[in-house]
Formats: sequence, C-alpha cells, structure tokens
Amino acid sequence: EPATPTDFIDTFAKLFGEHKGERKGHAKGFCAAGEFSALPAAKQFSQISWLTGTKVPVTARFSMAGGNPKAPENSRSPRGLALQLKSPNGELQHFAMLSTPVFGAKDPDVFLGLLKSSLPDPATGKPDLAKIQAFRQANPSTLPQAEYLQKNSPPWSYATTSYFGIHSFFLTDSSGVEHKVRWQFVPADGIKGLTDAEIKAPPQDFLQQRLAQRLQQGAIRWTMQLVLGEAGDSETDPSQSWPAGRKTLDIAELSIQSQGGDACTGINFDPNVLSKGVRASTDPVLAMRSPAYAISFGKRLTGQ
Ligand code: HEM
Repeated sequence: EPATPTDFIDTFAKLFGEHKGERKGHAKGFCAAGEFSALPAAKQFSQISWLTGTKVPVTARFSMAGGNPKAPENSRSPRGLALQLKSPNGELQHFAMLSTPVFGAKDPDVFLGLLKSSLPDPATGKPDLAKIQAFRQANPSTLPQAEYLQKNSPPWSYATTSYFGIHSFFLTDSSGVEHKVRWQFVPADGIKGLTDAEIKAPPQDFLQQRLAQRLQQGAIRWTMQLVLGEAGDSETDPSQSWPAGRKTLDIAELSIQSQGGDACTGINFDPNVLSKGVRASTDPVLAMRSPAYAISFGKRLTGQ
C-alpha cells in the first residue's frame, strides 16, 4: 500500500500525541514579517514577479520540526522557515524550508516507514532503537539527513542558520528557457551552532527570545541563492544533495524585520504555491506535501 496523506497525519498523532488546533508538523513556531528584494542576478528571470526588482512583502514563520508544540530547542532536529511572498500583481510564492540541505527519505513510502519504525514499542512504551537502526540500514536514503544533523550542531539562533528548499524546481528565464534549480537562504549573521554544553543542557526555550533580541539591532538578512543543476543531478530525490561546486547565483535578499503576532496563522505554507515562471519537479515528497498540509490546515482551523 503506498503511503497516503492521511497516513502521515495519523502517524504524527501517534508519534507526537494529539495537539488540538496545532499544526501536525512543525507545531512549535512563531510568525515574523519582512521583505524580499531581488539582486542584480535576478534580471535574467524577469518573468518571475518577485524577481522583477520591486520589494515584495513577506509573511514568515520560524519553526521546530515535528508535531510537538513544546519541542526542546537544543534537539538535533531540523529547524523550519516558511515564507509567503505577495507580489504587487497579486501572485503568491511560498517557500517552506529546512535547516538541512537534504530531506530524511527519498520518497513518501520510506519517510512513512521511518516514522513508523520510530513509534513506541507497545511492550515498553519507548521507541525500539534497534528497529529504527535496522530500518535505516535497509533504507540508506534515511542516512544523509541524519548524518548532517549529527555533524552540525543545532542553530544557536534562527538567524544563524541557512535554510534549504531541498526539492528541485524549474525557473523560466527571460528568454523562456527553463533551468533546474534548488534554492537556499544563507544568513548574513553567519552560521553559529549551539555548543556541546548547550546541547546537553536541559530542554530550553530560547529561539524566539534570541530572535527578538537580535531584531532590536535591526533587520536580519539572508541571501537567496539559486544552485543551478546539471544533467544527472537528481530532480526527484530530496534525500540526495547535488555535487559540491555547482554554479550558484545570489538572486535575492530576504530581510526579516519583526516577529510575533498571528499574521502567519491563517496561512497554509503549501510549498506548491508557486508564481508564474516557477514549476515544481516531480519529486514525490514535494507532491505529498500539498494534501498532507491541507489536512493539517483544515484540522487546526477547526480545533482538531
Ligand atoms: C512527505 C513529507 C512531509 C510531510 C508529510 C510533511 C507534513 C507537514 C505538515 C502536516 C505540516 C503542518 C502544515 C500546517 O498545518 O500548516 C508541515 C509543516 C512544515 N513542513 Fe513539512 N512535511 C513533509 C516534508 C517536508 C519537507 C521536505 C520540508 C522542507 C523542504 C518541510 C518543511 C516544513 C515546514 C517549514 C513546515 C512549517 C510550515 C509553517 O510554519 O506553517 N516538510 N509539514
């Protein structure tokens, strides 16, 4: 039986507990706002409304991966950044990205299998580490993200990490030619992780407070980079990174100016909301996200 969107929602509930009215993924997080502006290299993509040069308002949300609304912020899990850009012509563009360059499975079936292998063992009430290990060994596409999370300590702040789009997309340039790309947002504040002592410290909440403090010194900026794919770079497998050294364009700048409030609560950050000139690849994980987010959105808006 292939994995369905409902399977994910049901499995998240078993893994993280039922949290009525909350997002079933990335439950813990907060809204932010800012703007998005194109850099000179964006000229070659002048058909894309948010790359034409006018500043575009952004509604954002920073989050912890997983369905736990109280997720400890020293955990070795991905962080999320979701953005909604609203172009002057009314078009929307969504980004819903992670702080890891790759995803934890090559397709929805393997991702569901990984989640299921992590469910508590009925006998002990605890996850069976040997079972998870066996699943990972049998499904090597689950390894690269786990290795990345092991080698890179969790972000010290939401401002000190990159965020990666992970999936492949196609962008149409000004002459109508499509380019296979992946995108990433690189922080102007530099990369800074928690120290080992901070990782071992008791679970804490510090990410929203650190962001608020940092915003007192002014806007926080990221450079949006387009990584240009070459023949043979996977279009469909989000667990695989592209080879290092691919040509990269600094295409735009994201500036986050404020945080808090609830402007992001009514947004479903479905990553397949794309403006004209942007096309999704056939990555099956990307395709699965729309129906899963829609179920979560409907549930959380109705107190389920
Ligand atoms: C089959 C794979 C996946 C499933 C089933 C899934 C499921 C979900 C669900 C149910 C939500 C909550 C949506 C809502 O209530 O608004 C969510 C949020 C999110 N997901 Fe995924 N996800 C998947 C893959 C990914 C991938 C590959 C990425 C990054 C490239 C990602 C990044 C995010 C982010 C950043 C959010 C938070 C959005 C917000 O702040 O509202 N997810 N996910």
